[in-house]
Amino acid sequence: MTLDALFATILARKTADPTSSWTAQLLSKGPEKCAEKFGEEAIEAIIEAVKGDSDALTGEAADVLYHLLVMLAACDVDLKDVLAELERRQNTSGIAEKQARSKAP
Ligand SMILES: N=c1c2ncn([C@@H]3O[C@H](COP(=O)(O)OP(=O)(O)OP(=O)(O)O)[C@@H](O)[C@H]3O)c2ncn1[C@@H]1O[C@H](COP(=O)(O)O)[C@@H](O)[C@H]1O
Repeated sequence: MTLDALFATILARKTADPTSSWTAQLLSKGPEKCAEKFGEEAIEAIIEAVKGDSDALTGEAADVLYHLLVMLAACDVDLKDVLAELERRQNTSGIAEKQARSKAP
């Protein structure tokens, strides 16, 4: 499944019955709850990364991506805009970008 397809499913859940869908249930609790869940999943992924458990990290990383998309949907941020921002950054090295920022007035 691509991120685009998963995001489309999540957007469709904004108007779905919360009793039939975990995503609809989470979205119905508002952006703050969605952000909290994203934070919890990120911490679970950090723990597996530090432990060096690749299989567990793979599962947690999937949870992080799913909950990131739910948080974006809850905040009315389009995945397309996030991907466009990544594309804009594609030819700029992180080091060069950081140096340019530290020189800015
Ligand atoms: N990718 C996911 C996905 N990843 C995780 N989850 C759910 O997220 C929930 C996380 O809740 P919890 O924090 O309680 O789970 P946990 O972290 O294991 O809990 P603890 O044991 O740590 O307390 C679980 O119910 C998972 O099933 C997901 N739910 C849905 N999707 C996708 O979203 C689609 C739509 O799902 P529904 O909206 O439920 O139809 C699905 O077809 C999937 O493609």
